[in-house]
Amino acid sequence: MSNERTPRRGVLLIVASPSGAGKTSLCRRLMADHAGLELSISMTTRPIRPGEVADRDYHFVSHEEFQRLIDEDAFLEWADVHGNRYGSPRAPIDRALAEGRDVLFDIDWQGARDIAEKCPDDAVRVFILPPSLEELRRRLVTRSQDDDEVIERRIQNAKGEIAHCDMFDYVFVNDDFDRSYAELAHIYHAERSKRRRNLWVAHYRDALLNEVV
Ligand SMILES: Nc1ncnc2c1ncn2[C@@H]1O[C@H](COP(=O)(O)OP(=O)(O)OP(=O)(O)O)[C@@H](O)[C@H]1O
Ligand SMILES: Nc1nc2c(ncn2[C@@H]2O[C@H](COP(=O)(O)O)[C@@H](O)[C@H]2O)c(=O)[nH]1
Repeated sequence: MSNERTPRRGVLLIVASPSGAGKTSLCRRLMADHAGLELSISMTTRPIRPGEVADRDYHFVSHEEFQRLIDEDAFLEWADVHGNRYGSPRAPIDRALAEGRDVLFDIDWQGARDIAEKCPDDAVRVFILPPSLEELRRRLVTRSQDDDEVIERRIQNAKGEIAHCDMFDYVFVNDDFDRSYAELAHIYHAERSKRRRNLWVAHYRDALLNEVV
């Protein structure tokens, strides 16, 4: 019997939350633990933060460049979030899907909605809730990457984002980080194992059924 486990359809794993709930931290750990998982690096018009690396954390572009990319239909989805524009470039995602690879998205609820509409068989939507809005504020302040006005705007927007959690496939509270990470990893592993993603199963089954014993 062959040990071949291809072809397969990749998972588009979308992780969304209000700003500060911890999705980027959880996504980074998932990436570190899963060599085959590819991060969708978004384009944004937001200014780069201290500690961020261009083309690793985001592709930072001007408003004009972002608009040009919209006009060229270069995004699978894009949205206005907290006063800036963010979008998921289409080409790397198409490439990954064609090769049966999995892609991770750290995006907002609008992007999750749009990708699920366009790729209903591939998208898996996970929403992360904060333990409380007070804790959300504490995390944003402790992160020390945004000024007070930006933090306030993000906290004010949090309720509007939390209100959309019903459209997600999985929802959990990021209270204890390790427990939350285990939950996210379990979701990813279970989704990877779904039979409809593993197109090789039919060939494998036939080989077993034809095996002479
Ligand atoms: N379970 C947790 N307990 C305490 N602190 C946490 C937990 N998870 C994440 N954090 C911290 O909270 C801060 C915000 O986390 P992170 O940047 O991952 O949030 P985010 O949801 O990605 O925010 P944004 O949408 O603005 O990118 C970080 O300083 C991170 O280390
Ligand atoms: N719809 C999209 N949302 C995105 C994308 N990339 C990031 N985001 C979300 O924006 C906010 C703010 O991010 P920050 O890095 O400025 O703190 C957060 O919710 C991100 O997940 C995208 O391509 N599309």
